[in-house]
Amino acid sequence: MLKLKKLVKTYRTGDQALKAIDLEMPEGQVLALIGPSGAGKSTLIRCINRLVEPTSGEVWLDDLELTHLKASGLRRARREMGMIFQEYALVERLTVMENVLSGRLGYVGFWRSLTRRYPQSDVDEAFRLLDRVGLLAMADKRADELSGGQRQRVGICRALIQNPKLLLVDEPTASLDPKTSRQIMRLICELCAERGLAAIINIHDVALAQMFVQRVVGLRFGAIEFDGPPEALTPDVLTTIYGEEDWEATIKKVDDDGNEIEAAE
Ligand SMILES: Nc1ncnc2c1ncn2[C@@H]1O[C@H](COP(=O)(O)OP(=O)(O)OP(=O)(O)O)[C@@H](O)[C@H]1O
Repeated sequence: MLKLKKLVKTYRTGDQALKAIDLEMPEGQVLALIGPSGAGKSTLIRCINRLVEPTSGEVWLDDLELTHLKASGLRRARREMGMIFQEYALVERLTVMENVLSGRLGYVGFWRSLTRRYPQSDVDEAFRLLDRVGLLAMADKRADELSGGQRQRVGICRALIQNPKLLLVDEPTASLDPKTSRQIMRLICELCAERGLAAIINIHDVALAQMFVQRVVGLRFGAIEFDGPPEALTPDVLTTIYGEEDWEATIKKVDDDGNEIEAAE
């Protein structure tokens, strides 16, 4: 479904953020991208939908290669890739409903997008999604009246209303408390499972990644150091990715109330 071939990003500063990344993901797989600060996680996610232009290499979404698409082709391809951001990227003065519907902007025509008039089918779908994430009663609230967790739920609905094949998720829980973080990760993973949707989730919290995803990719200095199931993330592997630390504490698992329930080997 997604295939990266020898993907390289060298910024103008000379920073080589990605060094020939090869990665393949099947449909419906949820993958966590971990690694130390500066490893290239955000760059990798952003090179896929070309918010950052790759220096070389290929990005295949099914049978479409994205790196050479011109503006209109790229706009069409981006409909297939929903993005969820750390800081939510909502329009503060708009309502929850308007923010969700803005996920349809890639589909409606230019004039419609200016007046923000959406087809009834989009409005119906927005209500369904808000109901699914527990925000139906908040549809008319302004985005700036919401808590962080509620904002992220709006961000999730906005990404899903695009009806994407792939979710690109950039540190979705970095601004949230631990309990809300787990709820948001669980919600994202449940929604992916319900919809057969693939996702790449850039996440700092290793324990959280281990709890919810099927596959973990560890980046270090712009290269893949680890690619495997969460249970294979041993302290030794974590040391390879992050350097020396006491990993036993980090990979302890906790439940929704913050109680430790199981320690990884
Ligand atoms: N716009 C930019 N211009 C120049 N260098 C950049 C730019 N963005 C990122 N970099 C560099 O590219 C490398 C990878 O950065 P990136 O933000 O992708 O890492 P990351 O793993 O997402 O880090 P973090 O977890 O701290 O967000 C770093 O060395 C960073 O300094």
